[in-house]
Amino acid sequence: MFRTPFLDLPPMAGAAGTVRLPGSKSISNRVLLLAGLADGTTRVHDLLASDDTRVMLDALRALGCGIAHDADGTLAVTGLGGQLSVHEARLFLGNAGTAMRPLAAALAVLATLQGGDFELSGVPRMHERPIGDLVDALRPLGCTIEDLGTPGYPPLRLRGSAGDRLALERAIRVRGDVSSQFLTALLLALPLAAGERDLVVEVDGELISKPYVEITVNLLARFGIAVRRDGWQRFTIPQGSCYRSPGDIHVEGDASSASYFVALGAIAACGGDAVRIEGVGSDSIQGDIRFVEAAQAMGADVRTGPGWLEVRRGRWPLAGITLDANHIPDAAMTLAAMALYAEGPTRIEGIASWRVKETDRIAAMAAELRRVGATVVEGTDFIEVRAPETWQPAEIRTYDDHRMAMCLSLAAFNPTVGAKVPVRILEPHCVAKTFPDYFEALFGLARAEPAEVPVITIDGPTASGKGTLAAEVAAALGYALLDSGALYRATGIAATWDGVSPDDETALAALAERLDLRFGDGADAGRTWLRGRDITDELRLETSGLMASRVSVWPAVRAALHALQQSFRRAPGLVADGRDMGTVIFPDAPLKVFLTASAAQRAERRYKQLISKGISANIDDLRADLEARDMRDRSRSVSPLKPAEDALELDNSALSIDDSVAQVLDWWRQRRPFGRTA
Ligand SMILES: O=C(O)C1=C[C@@H](OP(=O)(O)O)[C@@H](O)[C@H](O)C1
Ligand SMILES: C=C(OP(=O)(O)O)C(=O)O
Repeated sequence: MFRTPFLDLPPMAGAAGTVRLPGSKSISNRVLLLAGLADGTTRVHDLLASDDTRVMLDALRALGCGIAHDADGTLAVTGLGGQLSVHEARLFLGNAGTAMRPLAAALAVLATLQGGDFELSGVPRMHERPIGDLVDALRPLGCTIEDLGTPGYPPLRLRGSAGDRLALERAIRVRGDVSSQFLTALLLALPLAAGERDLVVEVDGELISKPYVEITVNLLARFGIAVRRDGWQRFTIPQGSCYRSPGDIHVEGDASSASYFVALGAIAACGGDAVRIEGVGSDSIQGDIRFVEAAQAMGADVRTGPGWLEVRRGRWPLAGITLDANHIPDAAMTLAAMALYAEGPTRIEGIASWRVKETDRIAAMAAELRRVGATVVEGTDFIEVRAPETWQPAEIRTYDDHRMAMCLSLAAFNPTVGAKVPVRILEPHCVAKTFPDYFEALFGLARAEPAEVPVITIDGPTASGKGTLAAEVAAALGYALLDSGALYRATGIAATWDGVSPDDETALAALAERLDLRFGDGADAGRTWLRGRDITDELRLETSGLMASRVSVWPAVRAALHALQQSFRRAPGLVADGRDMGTVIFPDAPLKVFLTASAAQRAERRYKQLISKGISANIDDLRADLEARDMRDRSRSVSPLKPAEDALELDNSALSIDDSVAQVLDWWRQRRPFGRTA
């Protein structure tokens, strides 16, 4: 996940490849709650790991459920069997509607029947998301529910004394026109009280987001509860219902998350390319799968089968449509982003609920689409979007709404309509709500012209601190890192292993050509493998540095590593450190830094580094080695160490690492079209 304050997406021209979706949020949180209420252990496969499921899991744990991660990635939930073991808890539920609403109903019922005192709260936005209709449905049953903040909104306190009774004789009425989650919450919770009679829930007003209630009914059936449904108005939970664990249960991929990749295929998979989406398909139980029909109406070419979708560009440009999207409230946001590439307006209606979700999504979408140049009209329950005439490099606010970040990322594919502007996504980590690795998945499919992918080069002599500086700058921007010195060092190590002389240019070049080197990412970031062997520590040895300096004088070796180094230039961007990054490998880099420090300073830093690793060293010898190496690097005939003509020099002899990083980031900001951020 990108934890940077902003993420710059370069203009990207195409997309192809396969993405495996994370699990469905709606299914994950329902399954977790049902497993937590059932008797016995439920093994949940492919559960979504994200903020929304984390808060649900934390809550279940606090309530006494057993939660165990198995080695094969499944999660084993041992439920309460309908009996509270913990009667008091304060539960923080973030901004997860699928945790707040169902847990409120379940704990209100349990506290009334078995006694308890529970407080449910969330992030500030959660305290602005309505829950009054659910509270109004539960209070007439005898549940004691206190508003701890604004009436009708969380936080809530749910209380009861053991032996309180629930008034279940009459039908339970709930409004369904603000959120379907209130009805879902009742259906999930009421089996706890259906021992002696059928329980009837009646919906007041037109139910919105109906397919989500279908997911609820479907999953209740998997846990042994056969809800009878009369239209969308009346639901009956049969007498004697009780949750029975299915033992094992699979979570399908998230259909709302699929929408970004369906859109991506429709916009950018052309010329024989396709975007293949795995984890959700024609057999999905999620209503958002019907986003596919809307995307097809706009021009997407979609094939589908059980558990997969394959999307290509069909009609181009896309065609604007008018659609009542009440049945696909989440995925419909993606249509607003597709509208950036459509001929004619796209009007999405029936979406009043957007205003009470993670943010006011109608207002947010209108404001941010306008920023890239679109013309947008908004109403209480609709949005109408026309494609930009002129695209603007935009800094997109995301309002702590995962879907704003994911939708607006699609604006970076503007080269498909002849523009070439980057898009800056602020606070990209908001995707953690449902899809923490969204941007990694996007970059895995996106194709950008290498020239469009920004590179910052940091060249300089040995021990100038360029490795540390490059790593920090890359981390601050979310860019990849190329430690080009490691390629030469690894070539030197391979030569030592194979007994190849550092003077044998041809044999060394052949080694470099076939260098089987892998840099770790994610949890393995910073580790390096050569021919499958971990050489992370070996790379840092002085002997490896000296070997690197010797093998790198050979033109054939440098040529062999040229293409390999350039292949690191991938979206969203690259920070490359070495000796000829700005002069030879990335001569078009938009920012080149030449880092220097006095030989005395560098020798001292290297000395401290070695001593801290328990390696003995002599500072005078180190300085002499450094100077010899500088001389060799500067005077070699191929790619000698020298600043590129357009490089900015940074002498860090008297600067802290933070100062150097701040200086480079400042130079970088001055070169980006968005100006200054944070
Ligand atoms: O029940 C569910 O899993 C959901 C229902 C929908 O909410 P509304 O019913 O409030 O529209 C949807 O927007 C939300 O992301 C998930
Ligand atoms: C509305 C959403 O979330 P929640 O489950 O919190 O309602 C969403 O994921 O778009």
